[in-house]
Amino acid sequence: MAQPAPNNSIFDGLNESQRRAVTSAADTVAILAGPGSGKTQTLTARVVWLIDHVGYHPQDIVVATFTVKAAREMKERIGKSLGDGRETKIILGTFHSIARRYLAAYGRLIGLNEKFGIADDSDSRAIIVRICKRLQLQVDPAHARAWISKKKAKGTEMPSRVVKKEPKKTPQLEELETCYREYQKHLESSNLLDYDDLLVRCAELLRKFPACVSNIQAVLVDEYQDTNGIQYDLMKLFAQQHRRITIVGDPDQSIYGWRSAEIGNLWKLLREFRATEEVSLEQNYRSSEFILNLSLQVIEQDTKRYKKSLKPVHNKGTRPVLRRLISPDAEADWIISEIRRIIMMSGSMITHNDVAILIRSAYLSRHIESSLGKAGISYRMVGGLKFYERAEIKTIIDYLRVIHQPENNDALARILNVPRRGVGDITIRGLLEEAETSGMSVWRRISQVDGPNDTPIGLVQIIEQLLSSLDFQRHLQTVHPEDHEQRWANVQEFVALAGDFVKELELKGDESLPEIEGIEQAKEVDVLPRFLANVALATDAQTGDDDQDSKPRVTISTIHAAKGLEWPVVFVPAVYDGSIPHSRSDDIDEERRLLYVAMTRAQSLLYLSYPVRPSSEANQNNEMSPFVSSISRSFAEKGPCLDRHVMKEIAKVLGRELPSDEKIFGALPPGFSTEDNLFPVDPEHVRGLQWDGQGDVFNGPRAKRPRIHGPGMGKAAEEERPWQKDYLTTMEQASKFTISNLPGFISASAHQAALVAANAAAEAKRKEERAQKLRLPQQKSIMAFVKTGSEPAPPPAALASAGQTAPAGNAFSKKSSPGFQQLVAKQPQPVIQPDLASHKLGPKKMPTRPTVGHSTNDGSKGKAYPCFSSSPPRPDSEQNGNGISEAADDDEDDGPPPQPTRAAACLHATTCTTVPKGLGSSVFRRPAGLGRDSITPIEKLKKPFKPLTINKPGRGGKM
Ligand SMILES: Nc1ncnc2c1ncn2[C@@H]1O[C@H](COP(=O)(O)OP(=O)(O)OP(=O)(O)O)[C@@H](O)[C@H]1O
Repeated sequence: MAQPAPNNSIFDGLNESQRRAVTSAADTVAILAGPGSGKTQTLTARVVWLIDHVGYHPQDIVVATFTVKAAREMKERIGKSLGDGRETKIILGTFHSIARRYLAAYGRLIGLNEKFGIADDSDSRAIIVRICKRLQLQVDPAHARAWISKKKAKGTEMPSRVVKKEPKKTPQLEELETCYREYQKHLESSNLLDYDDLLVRCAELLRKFPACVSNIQAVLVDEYQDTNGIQYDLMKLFAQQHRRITIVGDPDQSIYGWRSAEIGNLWKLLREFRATEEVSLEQNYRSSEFILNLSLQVIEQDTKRYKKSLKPVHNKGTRPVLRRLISPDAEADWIISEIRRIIMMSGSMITHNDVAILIRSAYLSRHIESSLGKAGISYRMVGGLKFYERAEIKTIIDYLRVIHQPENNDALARILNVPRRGVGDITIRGLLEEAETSGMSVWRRISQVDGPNDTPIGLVQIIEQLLSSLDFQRHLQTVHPEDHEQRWANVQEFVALAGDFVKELELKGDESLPEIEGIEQAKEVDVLPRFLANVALATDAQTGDDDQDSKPRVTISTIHAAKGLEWPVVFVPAVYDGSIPHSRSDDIDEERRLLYVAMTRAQSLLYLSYPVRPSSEANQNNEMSPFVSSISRSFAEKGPCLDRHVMKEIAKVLGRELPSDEKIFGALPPGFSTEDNLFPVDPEHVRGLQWDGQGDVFNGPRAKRPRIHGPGMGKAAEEERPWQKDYLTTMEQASKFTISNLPGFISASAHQAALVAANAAAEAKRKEERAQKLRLPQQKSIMAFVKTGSEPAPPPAALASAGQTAPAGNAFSKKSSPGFQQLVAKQPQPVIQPDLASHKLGPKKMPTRPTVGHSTNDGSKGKAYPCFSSSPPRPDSEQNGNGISEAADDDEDDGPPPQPTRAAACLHATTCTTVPKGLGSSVFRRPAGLGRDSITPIEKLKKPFKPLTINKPGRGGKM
C-alpha cells in the first residue's frame, strides 16, 4: 500500500456515494449518475486514490476522456492533488491520442511505418471525392465517407474483412466497398492513418502484441456513454492484463448515437465483467430544484430508460420559463431583452459570461446572432474556427507535413501552388490522379528523389526557414491585401506556439510510454511529428470558454457541444416540433435526451421558447415540441420577477454576493422595465401588428420598454433595408459550424456594422437621388471629390462603379470598401453542415438492458445504455470538389471557384467590437491577439483562432 497522498484535497467534500466509488476495491466499477452529480470529479479522485492509496504507478494507469480539453483539466486536477508532477506519467488523453502514442511506440510490430501521419478531416474528404471522380462512382462522397467511418468504428472487424465481397450486393454497396478499398489503399501508400484507423490499428496492435500493455493496472473511462465499438474494444485491450476498469457515464446524456456510438456498450460491460460494482450518485450539485424536476419530467417520458434518482442539493429556485413568441426574430429579441433584464436586476452579479443560448441546429443562431449584434452584445460561438484551421496556418502546417512525410500527396497538392508557382489546379489534379494510379507519390513524381533527409535543425528553425524561403509575408500581401498584416501576425504567433511547444517538451518531458521488458520501443526523437500529431488531434478542443481577454460574452452553442458544461442562465430557443425533435431525426429518444442535456446545463435560470410562426410571413404555425407540450403547465409563461428575494436565492446557488439594492436600482436606466413584459405572453394576440419602425418594440398593448437598439439599428432597419446584405452570419453558413471548421465567419458586430453602413449607404443614396434632381445629368456631386472621415459610407455599388475606395476615415469604410465587398463575395454559399444540422440518427431504439443479476430500485428491469463516440469529428456530408485549394491558396485564376479563406474570426464578435454611435460614426475595434503569457503551447493550439490587434491609424476608424 502506498502512503496517503501529501495533499488529499481532492477527497474533501465528496459525498458518501462518491467516496464509495472512489475507494471501491472492486476490479470493475461502473459509476452511473445523472447530470451535475460530480461524475468527473469522482473519476479524478479515483485516479488519485489508485496512485496514492492503492499504489499503482502513474505510468500503469490509462485514463480516456471525451475531449482534449477534459483530458487537460483532469490532468491539472490530478496534478494538484498529487503535488509532485507524477500526473505527467499517467497515460491520459482521448482514445485517439492514446492510440497514437502506442502506434508511434510499437506500430512497427504490425508493419506500420513509424513516420505515419494523420489524415485529418479535409484530407479524408478530398481523397474520397477524388476516388469517386476517378472511378466515376455514383455514390455520394459524403455518404461514402460516413459509411467507411461507421464500418471502422464498429470495431469488431478489420477493414479487409469488411470489404470482402458477398453475394447479393446492391450496386451501391459494391461502390461503397470499392471506395473503401481505394481509400485504404491511398492512405496506405501515403503512410497516413485517419482518425478511425488510429483506433483500429491500435486495437490490432494490442490484440497481436498484448505485451505492449502488460504493465497496465487500471483503465478509467470518462463519459462512457460516448464510446463506440472500437473504443470499447480498446478499453478492454488496454485492460487485458488485470481487467480493472472504472467507467463513469450517464445513459440519459447519450446524444452522439449519430456519430457511431454503440448502443449497448454498458450492458456489454456488465455482461462481460459480471463482478462490476455499480455505484449511483444521486445528488445534483448544479441546478435548482425547479430546473432539475422539470428536466426529469422530460427525460422520464422515455419509459424504456434506466431509471435513476437525482436529488437537488440547491433550493427551489425560480420556475423555468416556456415562452411563445410570434416569430424567430421576436424570439431572438425577447432573449436579448431577458438577458439585459437579468444582468441589470442582478446589479451585474450575473454577466454575459453566465449566459448560454443552446440551439438544436446550427442554422437557428442566425436570428440570435443578428439580435445580439443589433444590441451590441458580444458573444462566443462554441465550435468556432480554431487558430490552426486558418488558411495561412494550415498552409504552413501542410508544408511541415510534407517535410515530415513527402509522400503525403494531399498536403503536397495543397501547397504546390502556394505561393503561386504557375501550377494550376488541373495540373495538380492530374499529378494526384497519376500518383494514385501509379502508386508513386507526387513528391517522387515531381522531384524524382527520395524525399528530404531528416533535418537536424529545430522545429522553429524549420518554420522560419520555410517562411523566408517562401517569402511568405510577401505572398500574404499579394494574395490577401485586405488583411495580410493580421495573417502575418497569425503566422508569427504560430512560430511562437511552435517555440513554446518545444520548450514544454523540454520542461515536462515527452509522452513516451513506460518501458516494457522484452519489447523494444521506438523513441520519438523528432519534435516535428509530435507537433503535427498534437495539431491534428486537437480537433475537439472547445472554443470560447477559455478566451484570454476578459470581456464578458454570451455563449451560443449547439446542444451537442454544450455537453459537460454548465451556466447560471440557459436559453433553449426553437423548442418546437421539427426543431427538437428534429424533423430528420429518426431516434426520438435521442432527441429527448438532447433537450434533457440542454436543460440540465442550467444552474439558476432556464428559459425555453419557440416562435409560433416560422417567419413573419408564414401562415402555418409551429407546434410546441411534444417533449414539453404535455408538461407545459409546469413552466412559467414569462420570465420570473427578479426581485431581491429571487436574486438572493440565485446568488446562493451560484455562491456569489448580490450587490445592494441601491447599486442595482441606481444603475437602471430611466423607463427600464423590471418585468418580462415587453413581448406579449400570447403572441397570437398581436397577429398582424407591425413593429413600430423605431426599434424592437411591438405596437402592441404591452410594449412598454424603451428601445434597446442604437439609432437605425432596429427591426425596421433590418427588414426594410434597401440593400441585400452580401455576407452571411455564422449560421447562415451552418455547414461550417462544426467543431472542426468555421471559415467565412461573420460576427454579429460585423453584421451590425454592415447594417449601419447599409443604412448610411441608403441615406447617401437618397441624398444622391435628391441631389441628382438638382444637378445637370453629367454633373458629379461635389462629395465625389471629398473624402472625409465623418461622411457616411457611400453605397458599395456606387463605390465599385466609380472605382473608388471607401473614405479612409469612415468607421465603416472597411465594411463598404471594395476590399470588403470582394471579401464578402468570397463567402461560401450556405450549405448545411450535416454534423449539426442534418445528421441522421440511427434507427436503433434503446435495447433493454440484459439481465445481469441487477435490478433497479423499483424492481423493473434495467435498461441498456446507448453510447456515443468521442472521436474527432466524423465525416460530414459536405464535399468540396477536389479539395486542392481548400485550405491553401484560394484564388488562383485557373482553379475551381474560390474557397473561403477570409479571416473568419477577424470579424468574429468575440474578437471585434463595433459600438455604433450614430450613422456616420462608430468605434470599430480590431481584436486582441492570442496572449502569449501564462498559457502553454498545446493549450494555445487547442484554442480557437484569436485574431490580433492591428491599429491602423486613419483606416480603422477611431479607436
Ligand atoms: N460533493 C460535492 N460537493 C459540492 N459540489 C460538488 C460535489 N461533487 C460535484 N460538485 C460540483 O457539481 C458540479 C458538477 O460536477 P461534474 O461536472 O463533475 O458533474 P457531472 O456529473 O460530470 O455532470 P455532467 O454529467 O452534466 O457533465 C461541479 O460544479 C462540481 O464542482
